Amino acid sequence: MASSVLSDRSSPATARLLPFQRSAQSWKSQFQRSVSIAWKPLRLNVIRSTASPHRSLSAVAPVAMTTETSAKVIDGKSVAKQIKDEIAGEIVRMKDETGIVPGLAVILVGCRKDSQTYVRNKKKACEAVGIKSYEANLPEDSTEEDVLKHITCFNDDPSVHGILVQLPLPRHMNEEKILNAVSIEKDVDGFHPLNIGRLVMQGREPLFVPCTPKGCMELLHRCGVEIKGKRAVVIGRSNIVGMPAALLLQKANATISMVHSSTKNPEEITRQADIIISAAGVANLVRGSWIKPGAVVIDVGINPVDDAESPRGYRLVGDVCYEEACKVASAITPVPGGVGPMTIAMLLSNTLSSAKRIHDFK
Ligand SMILES: Nc1nc(=O)c2c([nH]1)NC[C@@H]1CN(c3ccc(C(=O)N[C@@H](CCC(=O)O)C(=O)O)cc3)C=[N+]21
Repeated sequence: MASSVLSDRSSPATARLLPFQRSAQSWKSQFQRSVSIAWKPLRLNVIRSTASPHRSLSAVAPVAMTTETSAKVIDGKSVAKQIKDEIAGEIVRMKDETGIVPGLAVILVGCRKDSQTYVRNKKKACEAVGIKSYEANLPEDSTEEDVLKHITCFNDDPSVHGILVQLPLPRHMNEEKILNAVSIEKDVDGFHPLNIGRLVMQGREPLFVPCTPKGCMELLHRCGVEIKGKRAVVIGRSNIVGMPAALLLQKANATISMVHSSTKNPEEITRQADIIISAAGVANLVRGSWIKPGAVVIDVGINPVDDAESPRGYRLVGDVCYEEACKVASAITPVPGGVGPMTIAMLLSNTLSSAKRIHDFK
């Protein structure tokens, strides 16, 4: 579990296009299959300091007194672009002053189409901001030792500042053992247990925060959403999205609840939230009736649903029934174009912070 993304794009046929009622059992099996996205934390001062919390959401959407109300769409793609521009500027400054270029190594095992697409997109994103990218493509039937050897090699390579092992790994591999092998100083995914452990504890700071949850928080910050004292509900409890997202919200002084596949009354609990982060990997799980009028909705789900009209034969939808949510929420992230691009921006940010930390560049 705890690997793939928000969704398993390799099986679009299993996804549903229309909202539906599901039993706890079916929800559970969906959860287990689809789990996570990857998120990393940003340690990038430049991002925080140049953030623009002036665009307050409260000023934008007076919220659903009528069904005509339409939520503000949070444009993750454009926020990610802004962040990438900031990162590119920092990389130029670092190179000019030290000659050092940040490097990111990605290890891909097997030939899942979705993983190949993600890796290709990460590589492109690296090139666009000036990060040097390194890639190890290993066959599906590689041994754990093969993967560990590559990790050791990147751990020891001074031109590599970040290492990402693309998830999910083939079933025969022990994910825990492999993720543990990544040097904590280069763990730009933030999946190393030491980084997660520090995220859990008061007064400790992880070196890296997982990219997807970090991207969600960055969107909330940059849209001027106040978190302190608010009620937040996270749907899904994966290692790479749901759990760290809840921890980050709590760190930001929200009161959190987690809804998962065994929750008896998910709708009732979710409806109490001022902020919803959904990372269940279930298309159209969150209906309009689950959302408190005026809530802010961050939809992490990336679920393929069959679509004969699309060139790929499927299209991507989130966990949230978008049309319904738009009538109730004050702001919402679309899918695609919401959290996805932010995940990649956070990965670049983590890689830059890593290079800065390793070389003590301020
Ligand atoms: N070690 C590891 N780290 C990860 O960060 C990681 C991973 N494994 N495994 C897979 C998931 C998934 N993930 C996404 C990143 C960007 C988009 C993204 O940019 N999506 C576009 C849509 C792209 C399209 O249309 O195909 C969007 O939402 O707008 C999606 C998903 C990172 N993951």
